[in-house]
Amino acid sequence: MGPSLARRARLPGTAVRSAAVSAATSPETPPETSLVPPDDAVAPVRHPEAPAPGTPLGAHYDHCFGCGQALPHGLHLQAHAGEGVSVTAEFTVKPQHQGAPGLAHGGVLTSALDETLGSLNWLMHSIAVTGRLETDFLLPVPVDTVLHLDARCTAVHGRKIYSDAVGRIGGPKGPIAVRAKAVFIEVKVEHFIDNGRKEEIEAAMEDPDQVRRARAFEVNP
Ligand SMILES: CCCCCCCCCCCCCCCC(=O)SCCNC(=O)CCNC(=O)[C@H](O)C(C)(C)COP(=O)(O)OP(=O)(O)OC[C@H]1O[C@@H](n2cnc3c(N)ncnc32)[C@H](O)[C@@H]1OP(=O)(O)O
Repeated sequence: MGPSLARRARLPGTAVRSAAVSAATSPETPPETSLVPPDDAVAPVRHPEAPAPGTPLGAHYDHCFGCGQALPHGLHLQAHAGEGVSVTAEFTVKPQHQGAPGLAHGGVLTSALDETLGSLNWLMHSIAVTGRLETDFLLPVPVDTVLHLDARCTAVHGRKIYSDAVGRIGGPKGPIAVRAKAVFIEVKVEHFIDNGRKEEIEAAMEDPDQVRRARAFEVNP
């Protein structure tokens, strides 16, 4: 048997090379927003009608890849309200989530973090989309593993919502396998109506519960 890929001698000319990277930005590439809240950011406020700690949050949209139940290949992530502006969630890695043999794909793990972080916004009755999300992958996550996610909102600045999350394996107190920091940007319902594909938007607008919930969240006390 030949040496493993990791131990195989590097072929001539295959060393990783790096090129100078320009930090310049243009109107098409606005500067990155820092994941650290500015000094005048304020503490997040839990909405008075947010579900009690321990309550399952349910899916915000049945066809959501993260939390929807209608997609057989989705993550089927189940989030629960926590104390303050925090949530916990669980996601079981399935064979359809593999990257390397028997291991979760990193993008799928990032999706689980994104979904968990996104569900924090519901506790503030805020509709928001991910603006920036940065993930650290600390341990490989095998298929069949339950990822125990824990997320909290740390600060709010204007429409920007800052939050972070960790995902543990081997139990809710197990080692951290993944962690992320994110900035979500608050939007109006029109963000979805104006940008979503027509057939899905029309179907969503025919669902009175979906529209009522989204519109109610636009009027914060
Ligand atoms: C009937 C229908 C029912 C609908 C029912 C709804 C269901 C509820 C679904 C929820 C769904 C969640 C699902 C999971 C979470 C996703 O995965 S969301 C999907 C992934 N994310 C996206 O698609 C977002 C794509 N980006 C955009 O649409 C736009 O760039 C944004 C984010 C809306 C911002 O655009 P904008 O409103 O023009 O923002 P702008 O005024 O330029 O900036 C506002 C502030 O945000 C900052 N900012 C802007 N963009 C960014 C960025 N990318 N990164 C960091 N900071 C940024 C700016 O610097 C600015 O900061 P300040 O100057 O105020 O300090």
